[in-house]
Amino acid sequence: METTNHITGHDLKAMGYPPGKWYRRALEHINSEQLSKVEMEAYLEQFKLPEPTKLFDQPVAYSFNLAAENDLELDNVAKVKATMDAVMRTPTVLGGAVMPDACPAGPEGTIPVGGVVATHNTIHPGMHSADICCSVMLTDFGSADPKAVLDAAHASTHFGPGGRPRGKQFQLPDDLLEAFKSNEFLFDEKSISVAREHLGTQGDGNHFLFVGTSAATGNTMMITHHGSRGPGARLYTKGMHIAERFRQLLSPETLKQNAWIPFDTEEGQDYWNALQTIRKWTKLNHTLIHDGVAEKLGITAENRFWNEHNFVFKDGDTFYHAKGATPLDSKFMPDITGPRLIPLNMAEPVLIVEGATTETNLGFAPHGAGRNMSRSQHKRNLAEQADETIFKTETAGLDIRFFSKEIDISELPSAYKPAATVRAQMQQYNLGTVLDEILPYGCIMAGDWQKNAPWRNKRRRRRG
Ligand SMILES: Nc1nc2c(ncn2[C@@H]2O[C@H](COP(=O)(O)O)[C@@H](O)[C@H]2O)c(=O)[nH]1
Ligand SMILES: [Mn+2]
Repeated sequence: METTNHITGHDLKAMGYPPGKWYRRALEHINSEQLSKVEMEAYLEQFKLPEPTKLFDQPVAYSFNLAAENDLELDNVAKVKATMDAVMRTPTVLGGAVMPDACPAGPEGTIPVGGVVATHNTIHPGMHSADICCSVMLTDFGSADPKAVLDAAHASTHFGPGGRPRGKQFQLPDDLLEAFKSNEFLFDEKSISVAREHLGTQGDGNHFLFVGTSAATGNTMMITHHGSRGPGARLYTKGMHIAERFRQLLSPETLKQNAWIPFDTEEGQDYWNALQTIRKWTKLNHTLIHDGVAEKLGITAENRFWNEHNFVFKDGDTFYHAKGATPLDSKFMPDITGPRLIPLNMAEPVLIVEGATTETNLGFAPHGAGRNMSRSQHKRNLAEQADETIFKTETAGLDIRFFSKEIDISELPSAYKPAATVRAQMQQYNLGTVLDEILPYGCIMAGDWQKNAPWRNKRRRRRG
């Protein structure tokens, strides 16, 4: 039988096999077993690519748990529908749902915030959002004074760009360090150094630290909201890059933002494991901030729970991509710690909810109030008034602090949809039951840190 000479990657490429991580394993097998030409061709069959998969002609049916209550919302609803219709033509899609806080999050065909998309055996990085594992954690501080909790939190948390300064950093635990080092997507030096520097930080935008009192018990509760910071952002970029390579081979018609990584590939397994490591890192990121406050106050937490709202959840071969949706069904959370949390805005209660899968919710609830307009549109709408005036009006009676000491108008309550609308639609569409409400005392956010960013000040100085 005719045996092959030493086969290289160039040979496989010349035979029409697209390069991938499987090359190394296949070449090792072909050369060590000295396969004949016929044997090699038979062995390589398994790596043949299927015909490119086309988009579905029509969107897969999905549940639309959102209704417009005024003209502004009519426009938002139309945009959400148009973008979700395009997403649902992606050839891997099995089903979907739109939540009452939905709003567009990119060009048409991008999963909206408040969207859930279920796919068959594929992970779509663009559908779990760039802020992987953005999540909320609550600690019950019992009878602690809310102001004391907010003061302690203000002194120990970190908002804004980048990480903690040297000397104020937390230690990355050995098991997490090992998990980073042993994963293809996470092992690089930069990912590990940001994993260290960004521990115990909350970032910017609408991430917050909220203190309030339980309507049910009167206890003081602290809630943090943030995601996976630098390590997650780096994983997202790499995931999108690998997904794009698969898109070009498997389904060039699929929109770039909906590209996927097949789960049953080395890349798919590595990406899935990387997501789980980032989830652990993010949970620890919250935990360190909460423990820091408890330690500063010298008190023990009475209860603590958390949930992510930007993530991919696996149930058998089905992958549920949630971009701004709260997992209600316990099957989604291997380490379930309690009910789920839905924040609305700094002047409204944070809802504590529970619920189950229904025909129309796919096992999810909204994750917030959402926006009816962009941040910049909101700023333009209020341009007539001074920031301080708007701030005073919208936060009367609350202790609202911006870490950078600069007000961010686009994070005030008026930037979000009316909480009452979202709550009414949660009821209307059977999206969870409210168990308790954490009435607002105060809140810390990053604020407009860019106003005094070093490069802005430099430019100002240069202009004189
Ligand atoms: N309690 C507070 N809730 C807030 C605040 N700022 C925003 N929000 C709500 O959180 C969700 C989460 O948004 P995400 O898409 O970034 O995860 C958002 O829809 C708002 O309803 C706040 O300061 N306090
Ligand atoms: Mn979030």
